[in-house]
Parts: sequence; structure tokens; C-alpha cells
Amino acid sequence: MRRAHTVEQVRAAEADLMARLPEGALMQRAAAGLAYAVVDLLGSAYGRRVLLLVGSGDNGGDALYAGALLARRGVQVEAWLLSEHAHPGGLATLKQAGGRVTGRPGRPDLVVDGIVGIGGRPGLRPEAVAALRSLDGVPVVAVDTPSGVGVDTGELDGPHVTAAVTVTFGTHKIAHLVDPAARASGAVHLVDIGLDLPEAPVEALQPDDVAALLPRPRPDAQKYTRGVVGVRAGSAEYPGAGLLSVAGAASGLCGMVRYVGDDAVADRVREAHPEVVGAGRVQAWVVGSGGGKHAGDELAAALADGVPTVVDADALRHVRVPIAVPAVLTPHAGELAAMTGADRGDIEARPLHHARSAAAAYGAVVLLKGRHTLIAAPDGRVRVTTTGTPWLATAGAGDVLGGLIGSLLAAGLTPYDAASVGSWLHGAAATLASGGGPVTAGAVAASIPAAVRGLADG
Ligand SMILES: NC(=O)C1=CN([C@@H]2O[C@H](COP(=O)(O)OP(=O)(O)OC[C@H]3O[C@@H](n4cnc5c(N)ncnc54)[C@H](O)[C@@H]3O)[C@@H](O)[C@H]2O)[C@@H](O)CC1
Ligand SMILES: Nc1ncnc2c1ncn2[C@@H]1O[C@H](COP(=O)(O)OP(=O)(O)O)[C@@H](O)[C@H]1O
Ligand SMILES: [K+]
Repeated sequence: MRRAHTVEQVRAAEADLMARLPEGALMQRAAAGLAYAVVDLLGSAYGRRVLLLVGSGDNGGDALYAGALLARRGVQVEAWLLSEHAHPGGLATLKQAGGRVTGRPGRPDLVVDGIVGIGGRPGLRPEAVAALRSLDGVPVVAVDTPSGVGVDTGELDGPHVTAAVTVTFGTHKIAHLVDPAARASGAVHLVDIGLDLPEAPVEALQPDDVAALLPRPRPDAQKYTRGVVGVRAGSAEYPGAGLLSVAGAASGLCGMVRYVGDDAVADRVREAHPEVVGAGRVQAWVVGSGGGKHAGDELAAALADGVPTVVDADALRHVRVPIAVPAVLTPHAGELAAMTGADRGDIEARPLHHARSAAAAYGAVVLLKGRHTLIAAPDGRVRVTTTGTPWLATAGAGDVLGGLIGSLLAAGLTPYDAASVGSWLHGAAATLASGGGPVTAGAVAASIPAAVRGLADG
């Protein structure tokens, strides 16, 4: 599991550990990891030019000590002090190692952003903005966090650093996983400094987590014991959404798929998926994709069954609180705006806040779709999906996702696990199907079994 903790949690763990270690030991660990990552990105050390942007706190201290390590390996290191105060020990060590303080740096090969870390408020001061502007185009390695981002919120509020690589310490911070700040973090490299941390409020499943959660058929499995999912999606106006919802559900992760809906769509579903059957008992429903004007009635019929339900697309605006069954709601930002009355732009700017508050308000798991899809539980826990490719932003991809999550619900996963495992597999299937090029929603569905095969045995 990739875990992201709050600044408060990190500070408490750091205080705990520092009390047991010699002074400065943690900063030395951080600086060593940072210097290593810088050389890795540069490809070599001797003769390369690195500029440190140094703020007033320990984040700047990390940069200065790392700079000293780099200078000892033959890197030409300059430090641009953006505040009157710079970490005194770090500054002295850099100078001893042959690094220089400058106000007029030449063009470096790489910039180290030590302006602010977890002590930073969102935004940057004008001096930092001007410095970054003068270095436009030079790759940046951010120390701990890209300076200026909302570390605990993942929000961007004002100017900030955009890093190629972020080297972070002890644990991930929320900004590394949650958009839009995650986009400013680049590739995130975690350096273990030995912190002992509590449960994380935000996490991202990794392949072994998905393998462990995946429902697998037992040796004595029958199709009914593996779970049956029912799909109520598609309509005469939008038949394709029904087909794609079924394609996501029929990827083999539960025992059987039933389709209930428009007769003409049902014929096409059976043609494309001969294994799909008609009405009967199910362990989970998927409702809404392409449902058009029937979506409200289909939702009511599904909820009357009393089984866990995925509510997508056209059915979302018919959801009323309290929802009588365990539910997964799967809006994109526009659909969540229509549900809650919030502004779409604000949802895109503050997805973590909006996903969490919608999950609490609806008493349901809310999966907010996007580049890094968020899965929020009513109790405040959040998982982030980091699989996928921008090619997945294609019509019908959401219909496949709803069907896939429904099949995992039918197989017995909790709504939170079904939504996060389904979203992870959906992204992994898209990456496989894409191979770096365009994909269609149908191709994503067809790649789900291969994405499952790619997991280690759980
Ligand atoms: N907490 C930990 O576990 C560890 C922390 N370390 C480093 O220490 C950092 C935290 O250090 P600090 O607590 O000193 O805080 P920071 O260095 O992140 O920043 C605090 C300083 O920046 C100023 N500041 C705040 N917002 C600003 C802004 N938007 N623009 C310009 N200046 C701003 C503040 O006035 C304050 O002086 C971490 O990010 C990490 O780099 C590491 O050395 C190792 C372990
Ligand atoms: N930039 C992106 N990178 C990766 N995945 C994305 C991106 N934008 C959207 N997606 C994913 O693509 C899918 C689109 O679903 P949705 O918006 O419901 O489309 P549709 O309604 O046409 O099916 C979602 O799973 C979403 O998370
Ligand atoms: K930083």
C-alpha cells in the first residue's frame, strides 16, 4: 500500500524518532536520499551544475546538506538563498564542501527546490516566483513537496513549483497522490527515514494489495457462489452504454451477469455476450449508464432489491438520502456538481474535499472520476487510483468501470474495496490496451482479464 499521512502525523512521528536519535540524524538521512536521487536524475555527478533554491526552514536545510554531499562528489553546487535566514548548519556544511552562495546563478543542469516543505503555506513569495521564472525549462527536484502546494489538501492556491521528481521522506504526503497537486509532484521517490506512523487517511492500492483483495474462485466454486451481478443500463437512445456496462461486468470476476432493460438493447447484449441472461436474483446491481429518462425507475427497481448497488451516470441525479442499500456512486466532476449544487470548477480544484463531503452526505462510497480517481468512504477514508493513462478519457470508459465494480460487489467485496479494486483494474486494463496509443472503452473491457492475470497470486 502506498500511504499518505498528514503534516500533523508526520510531525508527531518525527518528534518521537528524534527524541531517540542523535541531533541532526534525520536530516542527514533525508539529505543522503535526496543527493542520491539528484545524481540518479543527472546520470553523473562530476562537473554537473546544480542550483539549490533555499528557504528559511528545515526544507532548505535538507537541500543544503544534500548540496554538500553533491559538492563532495564533484558537482558544481550553488545556493540561492531566498530568505535572510537559511539553515546555519546546512549553509556552513555546504561552504566547507566547496559550494557557493550566489544571487546570479548561471544556467544549471538541475534545480533543487528547498524553498518550503511541510511547513509551507500554499503559494510562493514574489522572490521565489521570480527565481523560478528565471530558471524556466530547467528540471526541478522538489525536496519533500513541490513548494507552494497544499500539502494536506492536494489543492493549488497560487504559484507553486512544478517538479520532475519529488524526493519525500518517511511517508508520502497527501499532495503527492491527490490532484491537482499530484500533477505538480512529478515522479515521487520515497526515502525511508525510519518514522513509525499511524493509519493513513489517504492511500493508493499497489499490485500486491489488489492481488490480496481480488475475489478468486474457490476449488468448489459454482457460478452462484461466485455472485451474480445485474445490469440495468442502456436505452433505445443510448444502447451502447448498456453494452459497455455489461462488457465491464462480464469480464469474469463474478459468476454470472443478468441484463434487464430495453428489449432491443437486450438482443444486442445477448449477441455480443451470449453468456448474459435475463431477470432473476442478483447479489449486486449496476444502474444508470445510458439510462436516459428511465434511469429513475431503474434505480428505484434496483434499490427495492436490497442488494449493494453501483449508481452511475443518469441515475445519479435520482439518488435520495438515505440510500437504503450499501452503494457506490460513480460521478465525474460534472455529475457531482449536478448532484450537490457545488461548482464544477471548484470540484476539479478541490476533489478531495468534495469527494469526502459527498461520501459523508450520502452515506455511501463516492468514486470521483478523473486522472487520479478518488474513492471516498463515508467515514473519511480515501483511496486514490494511480493506474491508468490519459487515453482512458474516452466515451464509454465510465460505463465499463461501473459494470466492473458491480461484478466485484456481487463477488462479495465491500463497496469501498469493490470501488478501489475496480478502479485500479480499470486503469491497469486501459494501460495494457493502450500500449501508449489510443483505446476504446470496449478494448479496455476486453483487457480486464489480462490485467487480472498480470497480478501476482494473492
Ligand atoms: N518532519 C520530518 O519528519 C522531517 C523534516 N525534514 C524537512 O523539514 C521540512 C520541514 O521543515 P520546517 O518545519 O522548518 O518547515 P519548511 O522548511 O517547510 O518551511 C517553513 C518556513 O518557511 C516559511 N514559509 C511558509 N510558507 C511559505 C511560503 N509559501 N513561501 C515562503 N516561505 C514560507 C515559514 O515562515 C517558515 O520559516 C520538511 O519538509 C523536510 O524537508 C527532514 O529534514 C527530515 C525529517
Ligand atoms: N486524464 C485522465 N487520465 C486518466 N484517466 C482519466 C483521465 N480523464 C478521465 N479518466 C478516466 O476515464 C474514465 C471516463 O469516464 P466517464 O467520464 O464516466 O466517461 P463516459 O461517461 O463517457 O463513460 C474514468 O474512469 C476516468 O477516471
Ligand atoms: K520543497
